[in-house]
Amino acid sequence: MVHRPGYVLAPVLAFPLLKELTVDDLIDLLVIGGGTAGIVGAKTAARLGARTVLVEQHRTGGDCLWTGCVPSKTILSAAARAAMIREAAGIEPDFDKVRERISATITTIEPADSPAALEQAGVTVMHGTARFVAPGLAEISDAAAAGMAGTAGSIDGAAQRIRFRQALVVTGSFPSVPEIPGLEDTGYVTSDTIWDLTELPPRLVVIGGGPIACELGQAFARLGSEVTLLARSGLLPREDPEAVALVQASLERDGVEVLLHDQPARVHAATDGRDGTVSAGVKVVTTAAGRRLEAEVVLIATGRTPRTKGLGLQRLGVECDDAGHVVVDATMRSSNHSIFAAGDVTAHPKFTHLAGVHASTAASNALLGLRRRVSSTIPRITYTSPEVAAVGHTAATGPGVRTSTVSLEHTDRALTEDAAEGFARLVIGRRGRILGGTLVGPRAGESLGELSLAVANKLTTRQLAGVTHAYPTYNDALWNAAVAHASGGLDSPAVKTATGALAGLVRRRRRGPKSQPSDR
Ligand SMILES: Cc1cc2nc3c(=O)[nH]c(=O)nc-3n(C[C@H](O)[C@H](O)[C@H](O)COP(=O)(O)OP(=O)(O)OC[C@H]3O[C@@H](n4cnc5c(N)ncnc54)[C@H](O)[C@@H]3O)c2cc1C
Ligand SMILES: NC(=O)c1ccc[n+]([C@@H]2O[C@H](COP(=O)([O-])OP(=O)(O)OC[C@H]3O[C@@H](n4cnc5c(N)ncnc54)[C@H](O)[C@@H]3O)[C@@H](O)[C@H]2O)c1
Repeated sequence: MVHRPGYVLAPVLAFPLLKELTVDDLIDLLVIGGGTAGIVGAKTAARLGARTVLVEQHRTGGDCLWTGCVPSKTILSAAARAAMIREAAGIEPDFDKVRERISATITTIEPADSPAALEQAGVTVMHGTARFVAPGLAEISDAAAAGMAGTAGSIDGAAQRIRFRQALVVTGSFPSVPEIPGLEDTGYVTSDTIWDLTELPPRLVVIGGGPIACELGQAFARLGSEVTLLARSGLLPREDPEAVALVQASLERDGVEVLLHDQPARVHAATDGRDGTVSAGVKVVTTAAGRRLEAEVVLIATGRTPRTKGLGLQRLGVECDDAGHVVVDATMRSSNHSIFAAGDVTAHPKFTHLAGVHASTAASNALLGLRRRVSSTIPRITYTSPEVAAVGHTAATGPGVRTSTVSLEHTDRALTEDAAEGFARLVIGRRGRILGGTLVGPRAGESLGELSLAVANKLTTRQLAGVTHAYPTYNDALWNAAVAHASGGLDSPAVKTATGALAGLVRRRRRGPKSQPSDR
């Protein structure tokens, strides 16, 4: 992906470059997994001059490229366009065209994440499944390699061993599927398999209320499916409640039935009622509260499970938490000091940008012996319409913490585009320090970079207010929230007394001392 090399540090030739790698070589960094974290971690290591081998069992690019960010953002864009066309011309979208657009986007981005691109960056790529067998030793089953001199893939099904100084575990996560009676027999899709649907489901039940459920629920509703979203929590539990209310209202306007604080109790195949024969492909979800939901497709979007089983981590003393995540410290090092981890396999929030940044930090810490800590400023965006973008604190908790909110109803760009639903809310600490905030509206995510910069650099509302912003932009909402706070400070009694006294002093200076005769 084009943005990923940005995470890679400037080249420092800390290790001798190896022209050709053989199995007898001791490599500097073994990277297990070729998703975002693996790609960025391996490229960082190769740029440092380290002998780096990346092992991928399926396809490089990982979730983000094949089943995550890229297809989901593409389908959201196609669905938004489809909804506009339906409204303007009454034309229904062609699902085949939508599928073609998704694969075209993946095909365009894929070369940047390919084994060839990694090889070009100096990484040796192996195809196979890796596991640790002893300290400093990993086994790659069904191995096949590009760039491994006359070794791997030569013996069918044989495992290959590889000696390493340090390793980076970046094996990602997979969809968690709750145990619901009847679900396995009746069938369901997850964010891994929904992309294989060849027809738009007339009815879709989405189980879950997180970003996957909201994004895909809205996309399929806009494409024409009748969608019911069922979550045992509220929607987007981590987000500002006012932002969530806007997302829920928008989903409902798109025709999504939102059922919250309820969950599936069982699933079975529908019968046609008279002779008990099974209706082709129709599933019935009965909820704990007793609702009966029928759909051709059930999407499970109830969180993720880290992929650590069978990796041999225990053998190396690598601690995992109860959910299976590799436990890492702030430098991304595990309880075994030669093993680092990053991305979805850790308990950090599951975002591509975080996977990339953390893997880069892990690789440079491992290879250069640094103790660089990862930042706690973590931006996130849910790409529904309206978008919800947030970073740092999103609520005023604690003494002296306040919020400043500007509605898009007072933001001219939003008014010119007839899209005034949303707001910018800053959370502000003592002396006007920006602690975080939430931006909601069209392209809210595009303004999040500025807010993240402010939070990460401990900027104040006065500093943000002091920067001229071009007019009209959606960004004006964020800017005006800072201006409102910074100038609101001027209204406080203490500041009024001080500025009054200062103004008096300036007037007196201009007039000169009282004893002097006036010029007039
Ligand atoms: C539908 C959806 C939408 C998303 N949208 C966004 C978004 O808009 N923005 C965002 O920031 N994030 C988004 N995410 C999250 C993002 O996709 C993940 O956080 C990111 O892909 C994690 O990258 P990773 O490298 O840790 O793991 P992965 O991408 O899962 O890569 C892990 C790789 O390791 C390989 N592997 C596993 N075990 C082994 C082994 N033993 N040997 C060899 N190889 C192995 C796997 O085959 C896989 O390729 C989305 C996720 C989903 C599911
Ligand atoms: N825009 C983005 O950055 C983006 C988009 C999609 C996914 N992601 C990442 O992928 C990860 C997974 O997303 P997700 O939406 O699957 O998970 P999530 O963990 O964010 O949300 C899971 C949801 O499922 C609900 N749930 C769990 N079990 C349930 C059950 N049995 N019945 C009904 N509801 C149930 C929970 O209440 C919650 O609402 C997220 O952590 C996120 O970081 C990011």
